[in-house]
Amino acid sequence: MQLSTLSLFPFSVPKFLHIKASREGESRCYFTLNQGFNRSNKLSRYIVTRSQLGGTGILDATNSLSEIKPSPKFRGVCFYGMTVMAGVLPFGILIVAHPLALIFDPYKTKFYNLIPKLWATASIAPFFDIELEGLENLPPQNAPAVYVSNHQSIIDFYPLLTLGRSFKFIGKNTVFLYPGIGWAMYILGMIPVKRMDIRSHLEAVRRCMDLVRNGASVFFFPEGTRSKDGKLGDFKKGAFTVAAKTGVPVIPMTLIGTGEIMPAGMEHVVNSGSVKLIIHKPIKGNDPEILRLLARNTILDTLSIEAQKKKTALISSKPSII
Ligand SMILES: CCCCCCCCCCCCCCCC(=O)OC[C@@H](O)COP(=O)(O)O
Repeated sequence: MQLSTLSLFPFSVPKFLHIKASREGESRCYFTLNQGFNRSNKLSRYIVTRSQLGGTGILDATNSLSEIKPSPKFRGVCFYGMTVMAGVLPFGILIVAHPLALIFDPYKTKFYNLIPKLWATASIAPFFDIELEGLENLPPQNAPAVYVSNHQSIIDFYPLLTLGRSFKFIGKNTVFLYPGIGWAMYILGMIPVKRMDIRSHLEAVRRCMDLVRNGASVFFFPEGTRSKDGKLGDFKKGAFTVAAKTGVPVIPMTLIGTGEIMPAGMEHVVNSGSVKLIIHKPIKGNDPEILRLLARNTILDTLSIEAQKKKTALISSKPSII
């Protein structure tokens, strides 16, 4: 029988930081109608714990002990703590550099690639891995483009920022009021949009076209809101109007896994899991409707292929009783 490893950390840590259970032994607990649990020796407490936590039960009592996983709520608290701590220095740099950026880089295409990347990487690295696919489809750093992706979670922008591109996100106007992150978005020249306000939408499209014509890249979540059930919503036109009118490519991206890690409406938890970010081939054209359909179909097809792959992997990983 193997010793168990009890991890006190909310995330993967090197093996040497794990605490080993100090005893090993066989199950000595048994249950009788008259006596309830009999404790035959001092080891029993440990053994009951193993049986409950490892989920090993009687059938597979010879299995190695499972790791104790910290609760998603605890991981959530650690995640927010981490992202705030990791943000202090970058936020200070943003504030100090802001006057210089206003003079030398008004469209903020050069100064700010690295800061969001470092912050996002430090924030999520202890909690989940990101698998990147299609990096070769990314246009060169200084080539303006309209990026779009599906939206499932408020953590979606972290994997996107790890790409190190100075995306100008189009965000809900209320997000710009959040302390720290909202103010950073304002400093980074991101674009607020007021829901159900056509004037604000037109103004956002005008500002995006201005940015793109001056070498910046914009990022839309064209569903306009997070998917609550994992299904891809309808795409709004704004992103594709910007691309069609300015002649820059649309780069569709598919994000997989963020919705399971922090589902919409459950912003206090960080479940374990991993994220996959797929960057698709650029789409070009001057008809916004065609761009919209092509981008949505690309993401929709990819989501269904990935869901199928996951299902197949789950089925083949299930132990069968012979
Ligand atoms: C602190 C130093 C940090 C430096 C880098 C900061 C970069 C921050 C980039 C943040 C990008 C945020 C994009 C938000 C887009 C947005 O606004 O999405 C809205 C949805 O989610 C919520 O809508 P809903 O699902 O309807 O509630």
